[in-house]
Amino acid sequence: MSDPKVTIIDGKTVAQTIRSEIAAEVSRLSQTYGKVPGLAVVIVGQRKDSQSYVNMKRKACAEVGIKSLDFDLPENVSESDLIFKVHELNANPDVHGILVQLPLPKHINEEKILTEISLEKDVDGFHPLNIGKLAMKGRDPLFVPCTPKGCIELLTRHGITIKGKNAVVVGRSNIVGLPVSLLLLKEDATVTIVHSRTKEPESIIRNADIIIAAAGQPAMIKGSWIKPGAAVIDVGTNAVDDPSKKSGYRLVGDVDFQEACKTAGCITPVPGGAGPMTVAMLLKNTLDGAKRVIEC
Ligand SMILES: Nc1nc(=O)c2c([nH]1)NC[C@@H]1CN(c3ccc(C(=O)N[C@@H](CCC(=O)O)C(=O)O)cc3)C=[N+]21
Repeated sequence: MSDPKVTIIDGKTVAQTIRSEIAAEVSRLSQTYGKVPGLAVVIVGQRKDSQSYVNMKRKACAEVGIKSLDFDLPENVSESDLIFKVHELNANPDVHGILVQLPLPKHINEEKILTEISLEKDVDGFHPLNIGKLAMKGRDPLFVPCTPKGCIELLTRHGITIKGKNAVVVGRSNIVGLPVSLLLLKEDATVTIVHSRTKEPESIIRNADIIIAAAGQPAMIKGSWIKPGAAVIDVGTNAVDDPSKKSGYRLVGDVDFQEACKTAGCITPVPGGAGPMTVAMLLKNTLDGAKRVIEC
């Protein structure tokens, strides 16, 4: 049994609230200017997980009135053809955001592609210049990466103060661990990053008021590592075999949820925590990008 005092942070509900806010703004833009925000979603190859994420994003766009332009390119598309497509989208005035689903096939240099996306349409916030600005004091990127932005939004919408807190980020990936660390730093937290080469991660994590788990290791963070009352945002979406499910698998986070509920002050579940917020923030970034163009 979980401690009755723990608050479960319901990302699905928060994401739904944000989606309604976005839908209202989209409808206002369309009534005032006769224009709707457009998101180009580019997927290369047939990876099942990528297809399912991309379908979720396209459905979410439809729900809030954002026009999604879909491009499904074959696995063997050349790097130069993909760059050509990106340039075409950069020049398309109906497109306010460009998302190239990652990972890309091995023969394509991801960083090269991300660098070709126009800064003004980089709704993933993965362009090296946007990441660089995220890292600089007193500077702001045009777009903040979606999952990190969703984590901060979950904390602030639950009244959790970030300023002055000890925040520990577990994982250092380009798409979550590193940018969420930079964002927490911008919010005046004291930030420590724990990774695969960290000595005694438990003792560092035990000191955290805020834990962002983004290691991609199922249930690696044990209940006993969590400081009583800590806020825990679990970004892990690990598929583990489960023969009792129709799909044959279930999703688990990086945190041992059952045990963590006994000590954490609040915690996000997986699924239904950070995942839905990622999609909501993508819609928000697309709306913001469109507003910069349409309302200028
Ligand atoms: N260019 C690019 N941008 C991305 O933002 C990006 C990407 N590539 N590649 C893959 C990762 C992964 N990602 C997720 C989005 C939503 C959920 C999500 O909504 N998850 C649901 C569950 C979904 C399910 O049931 O399968 C949840 O946690 O409740 C998870 C993961 C975005 N990514």
